[in-house]
Amino acid sequence: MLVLDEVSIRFGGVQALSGVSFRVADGAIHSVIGPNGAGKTTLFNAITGVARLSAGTVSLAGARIDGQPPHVISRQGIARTFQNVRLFGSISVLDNVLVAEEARPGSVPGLLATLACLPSARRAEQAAREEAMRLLADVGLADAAGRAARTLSYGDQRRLEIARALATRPKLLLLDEPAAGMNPQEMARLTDFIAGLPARFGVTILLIEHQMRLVMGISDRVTVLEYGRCIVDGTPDEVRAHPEVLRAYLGGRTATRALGLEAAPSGVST
Ligand SMILES: Nc1ncnc2c1ncn2[C@@H]1O[C@H](COP(=O)(O)OP(=O)(O)OP(=O)(O)O)[C@@H](O)[C@H]1O
Repeated sequence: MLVLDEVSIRFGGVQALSGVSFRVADGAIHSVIGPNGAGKTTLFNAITGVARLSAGTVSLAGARIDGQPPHVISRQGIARTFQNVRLFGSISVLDNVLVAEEARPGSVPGLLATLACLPSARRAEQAAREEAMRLLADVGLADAAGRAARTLSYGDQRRLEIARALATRPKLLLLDEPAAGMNPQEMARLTDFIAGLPARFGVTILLIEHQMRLVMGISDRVTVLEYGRCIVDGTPDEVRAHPEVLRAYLGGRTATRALGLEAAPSGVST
């Protein structure tokens, strides 16, 4: 689904990514981990066209996407959530999803049809609402459809963000620290939710996450970055056992526990 080949990004004197290469298989959950400042968010910015590559290529489903502006890349089937919740807080949960549906290519009825309130425009609006409600039901938020988004719990806001991203019908969904700030119960629900996304929505997931229980529990593959370089790319078991990872990721005993080699107290993941 996604191929990064020798991707490098430089910000002035900072080499944020250096020759990063890996592949994300169609329908997989693929995680990117690494210490703070390793280049994870920059990697997402490279894929989505927000950051300009200084070298290398990015391909989605066999077609080069690097060098294109973000709105063009998003229309080719990439959606994204961010480290911080970015919802329209004062409008309803349903409207948050409808806005995202309208961003989808070919979803907006003709302007004249809308202005003239033609039946075709009303039908399109009705279909959009029904689809948005189905999506909210899928993510367990149907009962909250009429509530202002800001009144949802933090965990539900993050699920709404994912629902909104899914409303654009992406091939590839990039999730940037979706569990950030969650309590253990919210994180457990989120873990199950993300694990089910490829089968339910036919989407491929690329996930940045510091919560190692989540990463190791649901990923098909894990790429480890350090100082902008890919140091390991393998299955969760390969990554857990890799001495470079134990050395680089956090160091010593803390890493052993963070990477799930030793039982952590219930609900504690880093
Ligand atoms: N726009 C920018 N201008 C200059 N330097 C940047 C810019 N964006 C990122 N960097 C630098 O690039 C490096 C990688 O940053 P990035 O945010 O990608 O790391 P990260 O792995 O996502 O970190 P975190 O886990 O803290 O979110 C850091 O040294 C950061 O300071």
